[in-house]
Amino acid sequence: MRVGGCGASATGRPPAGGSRHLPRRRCADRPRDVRGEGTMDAPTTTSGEYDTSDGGGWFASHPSSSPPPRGGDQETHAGAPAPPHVPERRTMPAPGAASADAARIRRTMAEIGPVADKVTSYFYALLFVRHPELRPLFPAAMDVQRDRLLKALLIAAEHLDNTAVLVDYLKNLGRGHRKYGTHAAHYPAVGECLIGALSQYAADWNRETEAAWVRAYTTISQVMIDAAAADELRAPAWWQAEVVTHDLRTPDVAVVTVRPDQPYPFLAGQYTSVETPWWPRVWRHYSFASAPRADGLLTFHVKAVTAGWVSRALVHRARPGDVIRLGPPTGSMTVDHTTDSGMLCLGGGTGIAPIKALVEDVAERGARRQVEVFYGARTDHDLYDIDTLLGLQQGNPWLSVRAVTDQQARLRLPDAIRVYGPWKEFDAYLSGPPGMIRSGVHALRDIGIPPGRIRHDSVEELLLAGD
Ligand SMILES: NC(=O)C1=CN([C@@H]2O[C@H](COP(=O)(O)OP(=O)(O)OC[C@H]3O[C@@H](n4cnc5c(N)ncnc54)[C@H](OP(=O)(O)O)[C@@H]3O)[C@@H](O)[C@H]2O)C=CC1
Repeated sequence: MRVGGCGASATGRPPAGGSRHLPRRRCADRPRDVRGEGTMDAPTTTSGEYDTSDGGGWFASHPSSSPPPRGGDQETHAGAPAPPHVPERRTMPAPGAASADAARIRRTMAEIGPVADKVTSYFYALLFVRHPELRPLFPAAMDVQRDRLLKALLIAAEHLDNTAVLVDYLKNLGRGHRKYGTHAAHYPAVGECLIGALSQYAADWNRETEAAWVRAYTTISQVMIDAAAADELRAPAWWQAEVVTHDLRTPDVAVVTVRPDQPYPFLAGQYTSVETPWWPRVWRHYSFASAPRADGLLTFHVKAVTAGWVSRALVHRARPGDVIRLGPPTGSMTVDHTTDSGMLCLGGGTGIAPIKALVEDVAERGARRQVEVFYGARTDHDLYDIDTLLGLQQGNPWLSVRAVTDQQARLRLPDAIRVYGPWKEFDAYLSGPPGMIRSGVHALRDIGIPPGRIRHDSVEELLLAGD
């Protein structure tokens, strides 16, 4: 069980055909990529929902088939609270009990909020002192990792009473943890240390609170363990993939194509996690930039972010022949082929990657639907994939691509859609920086698209999951 990671334009010319550059204003206060890597890192969801990701596992229990290792691992170290007893297996608590537990857990989360950094540091200290054998599962530098625990906790606490959302989230966490080398036997250690850390910092920690956490921990971790076990029967924990082409489109954006060592099934619009040989155990999320291809190759768009480890390595260091690792595909920003509603797609920066995959997907089905793409970037030079999109547009009359780049004008990407439309009957897809998604959702709702028809990488996850 990974807490955090283990236990939690280059054209400069106007677009052709029906395309059009829209004016827009530069804005100095762009929110920074909260994930620190400029990568897509979010589950995809309809507007307002959480979805799943491998933002970090935390609750731990053990498989029903093997008892938790307690023995020597239970030893209390200096300053560390005695580990709580984690029951062997639990079924879901009765609804009333679940609500009471949820209230207690939310109270704990509120109490530790102001000292979240301390709680996480204490948690990892406990974990690595009590269970040094787990240290190799985590990256050498724990900076990003540290944040993931509390973030994952917040997501789960938020949805404690919403079984369907929580179970989906946890199943995906469980599956996603396989690539870290997480085993069912790791979960109890993590759970004990988590509760140890919470009890140290929560203002109002008592037997009931601890019991509530243990119950939640046991139940939730079981979902993760079971999901991982089921996944083991049908998919590898990770894929090796060799870089076959590396195309530097701008000084900091590369289009990287890889060949997985075995078939890699996924859907257009999904994303995966990537680990490079230069930063072991540090995983970052990227969307597939193409629909599934007959030759099995996968393509990613990577922007090197200042101080980004993985993104910089992928852009500036990776070359054909290098081998990276891929986690399982995830995300649900996929095309609903049961309808022929029009699709309104907003892609900002490298967020255009999954949008391009969606367009290809529609094209492969022999589209009977209108697809309208708005591609936003800071400057013309940042529209690194406009040629591909315009090429698609040329061969497909149902597709319209508009670039939004004029730095002098007053419109930003989400505002640009207001100039066109009407969009009421369209399904909307957004992909790009969190701020763009937020203002995009706002604009789309404003023009009458119901939340259930707006899909995007969850902003909450962008903010919470971190990678
Ligand atoms: N690589 C991948 O596979 C994927 C990446 N992503 C995410 O996409 C993002 C791409 O970053 P990058 O290429 O640097 O993009 P940029 O920061 O250059 O922004 C791209 C576009 O989005 C607009 N935008 C940014 N913030 C806002 C906002 N708050 N409101 C309205 N418009 C906004 C920009 O307008 P302006 O210049 O006016 O700010 C610009 O038009 C990253 O956050 C990445 O995580 C998402 C999915 C997949």
